Amino acid sequence: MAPVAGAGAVLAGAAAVALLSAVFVLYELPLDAVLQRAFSLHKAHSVKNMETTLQLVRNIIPPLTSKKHKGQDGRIGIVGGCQEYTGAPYFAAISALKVLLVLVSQGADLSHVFCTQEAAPVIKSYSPELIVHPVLDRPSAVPNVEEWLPRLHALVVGPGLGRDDTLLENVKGILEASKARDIPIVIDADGLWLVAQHPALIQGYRKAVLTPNHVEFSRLSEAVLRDPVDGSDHREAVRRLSQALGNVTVVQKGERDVISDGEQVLECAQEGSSRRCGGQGDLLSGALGVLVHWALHAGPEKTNGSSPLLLAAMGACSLVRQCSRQAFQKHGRSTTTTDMIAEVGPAFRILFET
Ligand SMILES: NC(=O)C1=CN([C@@H]2O[C@H](COP(=O)(O)OP(=O)(O)OC[C@H]3O[C@@H](n4cnc5c(N)ncnc54)[C@H](OP(=O)(O)O)[C@@H]3O)[C@@H](O)[C@H]2O)[C@@H](O)CC1
Ligand SMILES: Nc1ncnc2c1ncn2[C@@H]1O[C@H](COP(=O)(O)OP(=O)(O)OP(=O)(O)O)[C@@H](O)[C@H]1O
Ligand SMILES: [Mg+2]
Repeated sequence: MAPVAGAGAVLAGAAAVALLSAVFVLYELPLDAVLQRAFSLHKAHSVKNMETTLQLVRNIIPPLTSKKHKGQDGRIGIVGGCQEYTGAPYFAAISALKVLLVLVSQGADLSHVFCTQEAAPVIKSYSPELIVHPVLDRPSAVPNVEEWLPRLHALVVGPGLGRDDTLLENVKGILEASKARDIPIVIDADGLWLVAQHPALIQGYRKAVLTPNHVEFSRLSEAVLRDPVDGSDHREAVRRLSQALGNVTVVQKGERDVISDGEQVLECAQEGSSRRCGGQGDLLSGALGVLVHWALHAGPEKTNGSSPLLLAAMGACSLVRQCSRQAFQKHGRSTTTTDMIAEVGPAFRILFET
């Protein structure tokens, strides 16, 4: 029996090592260095390996109790949605709602969309569960959104916003008002376009997370660092951008997601799928809005000295990639972002409730 048990232990060890190397790579260290960091050095402020990272992410998730009322675990606002783009703000808002619904039984009033008047009925028609405010192209847009800020726990700015100057001017005002209230802000898509034009908008705001794709990352880096991106070293490029922006957390999406707060650099290589359908990034920004709120709300005893925003980013990236994997297993090449949304609940359970 002993050799069988020994073989089992070896297999289990090999599986753990394979999993570690496949899923999270810290600083692209060789695996033995990662393991050494993970199990020997115990650096207080670094997220060490997959299991500890996922455990810390699990720690920030509020407990499920029947005593909760709706909105207690998060009410998220999405700023975006114009004549051309109605899908993106819907994807962000519904993914935030689905993540929140993992914890509460009632979904009303948890996910708000602030969009233009033309986009509002379209977005509303996708889902009766979203609260839609047709205010973004009004002269009173900033005070109209400001009225809601005391009730919102995080904002996601940019999905489907477009690049109309009047809208972008209003969004500048919304960003300033949100910062003044210390509200966490996830910035994606056209919100990143705005930040590339005016980096001072979020410079040094430690409750901001930027989620650029490949193109958006290059645009931002060139605007902020004023030199072309070094494509050979993604980790250093992301760290430099974050640092130049005053340690704003940056999540560069890609084959692996590279995440940095200007000090630490983490990578999420959770298995996803090779299917790239429009809207997956919007799903990430919506889910991240919720996780950022949870992580900041959890307090240092739950995050064990790790940056809450890095944990939130790692959690949201893992979740979206797991959704992509599960949807692809069912639908193959015909997978759409809507198929991924259906996987949010099951993927959340697999990753965070085990
Ligand atoms: N259903 C909806 O409503 C959706 C609406 N959306 C909304 O659309 C708006 C504009 O967003 P955006 O991403 O198209 O912006 P932008 O910077 O102009 O990039 C366009 C250029 O970049 C390229 N390109 C893109 N990604 C790349 C990559 N990874 N690697 C390499 N190249 C890449 C791309 O090349 P192409 O694929 O077209 O050949 C093109 O040239 C924004 O509001 C967003 O939220 C989306 O959220 C999707 C769902
Ligand atoms: N090559 C890849 N392999 C696996 N997963 C990827 C790959 N590229 C991106 N992803 C994942 O897809 C998600 C969205 O990233 P993507 O780069 O498609 O964003 P995006 O271009 O902003 O999407 P959107 O179409 O919503 O604007 C992220 O969670 C990322 O981890
Ligand atoms: Mg995008």
